[in-house]
Amino acid sequence: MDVNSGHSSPVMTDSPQISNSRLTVRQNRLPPYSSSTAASQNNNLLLTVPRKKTGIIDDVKANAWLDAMIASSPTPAIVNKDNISSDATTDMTYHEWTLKYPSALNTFEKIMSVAKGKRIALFLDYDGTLSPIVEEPDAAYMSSDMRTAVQNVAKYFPTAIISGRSRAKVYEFVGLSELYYAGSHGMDIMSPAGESLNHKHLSRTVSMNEQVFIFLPFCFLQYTIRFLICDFGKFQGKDVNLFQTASEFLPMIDKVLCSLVESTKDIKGVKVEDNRFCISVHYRNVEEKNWTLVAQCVDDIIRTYPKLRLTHGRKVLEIRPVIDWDKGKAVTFLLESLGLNNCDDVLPIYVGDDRTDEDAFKVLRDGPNHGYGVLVSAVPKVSNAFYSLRDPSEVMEFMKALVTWKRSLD
Ligand SMILES: O=P(O)(O)OC[C@H]1O[C@H](O[C@H]2O[C@H](CO)[C@@H](O)[C@H](O)[C@H]2O)[C@H](O)[C@@H](O)[C@@H]1O
Repeated sequence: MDVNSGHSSPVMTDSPQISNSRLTVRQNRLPPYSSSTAASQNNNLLLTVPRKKTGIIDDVKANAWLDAMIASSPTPAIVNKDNISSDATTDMTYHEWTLKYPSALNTFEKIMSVAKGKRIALFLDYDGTLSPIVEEPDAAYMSSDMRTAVQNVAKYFPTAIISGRSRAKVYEFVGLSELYYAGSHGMDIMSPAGESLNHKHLSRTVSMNEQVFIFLPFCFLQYTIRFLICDFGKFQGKDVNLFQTASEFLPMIDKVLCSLVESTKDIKGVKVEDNRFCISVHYRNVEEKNWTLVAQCVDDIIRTYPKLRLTHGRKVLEIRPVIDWDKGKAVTFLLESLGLNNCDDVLPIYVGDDRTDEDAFKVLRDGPNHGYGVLVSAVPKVSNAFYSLRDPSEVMEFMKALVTWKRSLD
């Protein structure tokens, strides 16, 4: 059975709205996106949010908007046609889905038979991959066991964390200086301390003190302090390289961030997160009846910024620059920097759980740097990935298995 083809299939798709046109690309207000990223547009779901029409929110668009918001972070339980949640049905559906996206643990031997004689490069998403999804974004800590697993795997394979969060924040969570980090959906890339990014597009070298992240409730204060502490001293006496594709957008992002904080301050549960080159507006803790209000606030602000676009993550609206850059581009950049691009003896593996990770899965599936995307999901979803893992604990097992395999070769 092709679990992705049936209309009645419980398989989640990240772009049902595209196929039935209920959510549309913001063609009127945004410049055309590069054709090379047309597929990533689909994956990222550019949204048309409900607009006020003579002071009344458009019901049709509002309903579509709510559908998208509700679908943005499915719970593992799948409801069967009688609307009764059934573990057996859920297990069977998941099992059928894994025929198309096999478990990377169950097929580990097969993956390693391909990896034999090749150099593995590992790319890891953070939220939902290394840490479980939690209500409070600032509390998405990874366990110390997970940290150890990442640390061990990085001893054997070049390893990068690629996240929608700010690079500084994800570094603060992971805390391993030997890794590559790509924050803001790949728009802010940093080499490990003491190593360089050997790439023709390299921008500048800065000291590790720029990694210090101080959370302050008032964004203007946060930014003032960030610039004051920038470039003071060194971290373990070592410099790091940075590659930032969207620096010119920073003043605009700062302005929009302040406006969003102000305009949503009266909506209980909203959290506006500063991801440096992007902004996340979280509605996970907002009462569902107020979700349209959140959408309205966001749209009222970004409608005046044609150089920004809106994408949809797990109970989060993400505002980012309209540039031809995403996690897939970041993977390609890192492979080039590492001298691992277009090599037959390299096997890149990318593990992630979110829509933005699909750009990276696609690059590894279709691009010259052939590799494997591994989707982390407890529910069936349509994906560009080759393999699947159920949750972060399986991601940890997978990394341990990689280490054991590598040690067995030595
Ligand atoms: O690319 P990622 O590392 O997966 O980051 C994507 C977003 O992750 C975070 O939000 C998500 O995780 C939170 C903590 O579990 C959860 O509360 C939220 O509902 C999720 O959307 C992060 O806070 C965002 O800024 C990232 O864009």
